[in-house]
Amino acid sequence: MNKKIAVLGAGSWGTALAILAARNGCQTLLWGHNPKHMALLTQDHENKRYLPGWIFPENLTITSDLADVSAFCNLVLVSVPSHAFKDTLIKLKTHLSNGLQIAWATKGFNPDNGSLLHEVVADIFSPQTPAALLSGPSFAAEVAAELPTAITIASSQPDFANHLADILHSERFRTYTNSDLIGVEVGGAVKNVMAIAAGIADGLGFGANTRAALITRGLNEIIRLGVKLGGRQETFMGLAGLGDLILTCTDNQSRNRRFGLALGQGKDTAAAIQEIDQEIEGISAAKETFLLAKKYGVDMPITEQTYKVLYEGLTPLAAVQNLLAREQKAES
Ligand SMILES: NC(=O)C1=CN([C@@H]2O[C@H](COP(=O)(O)OP(=O)(O)OC[C@H]3O[C@@H](n4cnc5c(N)ncnc54)[C@H](OP(=O)(O)O)[C@@H]3O)[C@@H](O)[C@H]2O)C=CC1
Ligand SMILES: O=C(CO)COP(=O)(O)O
Repeated sequence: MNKKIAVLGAGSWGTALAILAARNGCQTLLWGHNPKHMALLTQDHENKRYLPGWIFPENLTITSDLADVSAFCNLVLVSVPSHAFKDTLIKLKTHLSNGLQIAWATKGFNPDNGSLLHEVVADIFSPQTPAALLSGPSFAAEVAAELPTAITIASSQPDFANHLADILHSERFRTYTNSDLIGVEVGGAVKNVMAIAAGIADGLGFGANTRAALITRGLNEIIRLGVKLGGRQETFMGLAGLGDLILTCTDNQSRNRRFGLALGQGKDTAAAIQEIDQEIEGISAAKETFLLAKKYGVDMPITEQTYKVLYEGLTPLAAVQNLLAREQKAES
């Protein structure tokens, strides 16, 4: 296979995706913004020193120079955190614009104004640029360790979605395609807010009933917002909706869930962030989702209470009590 892909973002997810693509026989370049970190990673790769479960294939190369990306290929998979998404694309554009095909695995909104990431791509490049989003229930460490995983690749350009699916698909990594880019984006961004809420409930000592209620009502909120923004209802019942919601609300590999757990157990936000020491996308997504819900008049009580815990000093217990004190209503 003479295929090439550049993965931008050398955190856990970008690294796992680069390993996956390279393992599938694709010439892969992994870019990270931190030259020191990338130099260490290069040294470890040359000396075949790997963390258990994170073995780099030989056709995976490493750089901290974005200029190397344009010399390498025009297919880029961005996996930086959402707060770095726009800036990374702006920098990329100075090196590569013509013929660019861009995919991303970032889960979140544009923190500047709550816009969806496909809108950022269209603004910086053009609405015609082939664009796709990879999302779904996929902890990086499990993908790196080749545990069976299934994800969704969403794009309004089916040829591009199929091309990307082909590069990443393997016996241990199933790729489904979906034309509902907006639904997949909203599902991936807002499930992080629900994972924080589920963590808070578990941290407070509530049980399985509470968790199941939060997941189900959380899904309802995601659907209400997602459909309002132009997503399709059925998308939210798939891998990038319910699938990822279940994963991150129930398993402690989720940083968002662990962050919520720490808050529920009485830690303050700063201490909880320090303890996790990785990206917790749900913190900014709680604010962006709350503002979008207000803007579009969508009822999102779990999001609202999570926002108030994170940004207005509401205690986790009071947030749960507020949810329980809501008036009785028909299920919808
Ligand atoms: N981990 C997972 O299992 C999954 C993650 N995702 C999504 O992938 C995205 C990335 O998360 P993940 O890899 O897990 O995060 P990590 O916390 O593992 O790593 C974050 C990475 O981003 C880098 N970074 C920070 N600031 C910038 C910047 N300004 N420009 C470029 N790179 C930067 C960090 O580098 P440094 O530390 O050197 O500053 C670090 O390498 C998130 O949107 C997340 O929701 C999606 C599915 C699964
Ligand atoms: O999105 C993820 C898995 O699909 C990772 O979730 P966390 O960011 O909560 O760890």
